[in-house]
Amino acid sequence: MRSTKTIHVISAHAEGEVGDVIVGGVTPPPGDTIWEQSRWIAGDQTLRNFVLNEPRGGVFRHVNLLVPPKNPEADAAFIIMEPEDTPPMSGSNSICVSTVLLDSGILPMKEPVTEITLEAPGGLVRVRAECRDGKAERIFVQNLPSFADRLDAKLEVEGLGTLTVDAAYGGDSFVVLDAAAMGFSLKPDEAHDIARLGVRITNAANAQLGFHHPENPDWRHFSFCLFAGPVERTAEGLRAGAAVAIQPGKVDRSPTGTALSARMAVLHARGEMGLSDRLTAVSLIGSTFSGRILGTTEVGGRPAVLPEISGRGWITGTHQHMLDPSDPWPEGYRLSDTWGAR
Ligand SMILES: O=C(O)[C@H]1NCC[C@@H]1O
Repeated sequence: MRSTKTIHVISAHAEGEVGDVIVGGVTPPPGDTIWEQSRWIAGDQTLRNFVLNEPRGGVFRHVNLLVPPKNPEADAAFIIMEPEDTPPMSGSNSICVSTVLLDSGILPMKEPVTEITLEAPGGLVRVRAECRDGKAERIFVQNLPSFADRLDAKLEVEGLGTLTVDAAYGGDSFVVLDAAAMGFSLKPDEAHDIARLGVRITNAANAQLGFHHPENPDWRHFSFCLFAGPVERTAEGLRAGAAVAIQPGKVDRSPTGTALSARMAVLHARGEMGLSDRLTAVSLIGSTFSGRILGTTEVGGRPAVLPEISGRGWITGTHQHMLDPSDPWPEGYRLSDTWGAR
């Protein structure tokens, strides 16, 4: 065996969505802040290509790089690598990172509750983990301030006509639309159509509406399209289906923590969700994230909410990625049979 690099990974998923964690073998990228370091990773592409592209990755894979925190309040920091983006925050990935940090012993676990602070590229997030018998059973994440950017905007999509959409930020940027109005009941066999349509809608929103985070000039696009199911009132609180199309054309297997945060911001802006409500989002595979609004704030002068999301994560294995110097594809490859909506 010979290799010019060895990258140590603990693999995990959160409510169905893969979020691997690089725990060794990569030196911290340059940058004075975690955001700057994440911009370096996004611009350089070498690590992204190595772990996300085939033959090591695949379109379903997200990979998080643990780095030393910059903020003295943080216990750990992470840079999120998704198929197309290197985003400020991610719900499923933050749950995977917390699960790996605690279940593998990188950070000490206290039962029944462990509290840690993580530094995501977009800022600090407080995490509370319910722990039992050495396992972090449920992870609660106080996500970044989230806001509704536009309500009831008109969007022209070729072949679909004029759609009414909301635009919102929940740690990442979303076009939100009514799933039922698009003919979706959010069943697993709709995944392919949701992925294909979602990418078209996201691209149209980027061309016509545009998104600019008021405090982060680097985040100026819509990443995702959320097909939002009807909100039902149940004995346990509010409940709604959620399917998120991710570039270049796949559906999140989890209910998407950033989408849940964005949706809570929209519902709050419409006066349809208050601080005492709980919203459970249900994914296409039937997994759930639970959310509540902890308080209100402002982002760049606009009303925002402080969301908390919770869900479960599990370690699925360990891996050492290597590179033989004679491998002709050191950065891997992507083909449109699986990479991209068809
Ligand atoms: O839960 C989330 O927020 C994420 N899941 C994959 C894509 C999003 O970042």
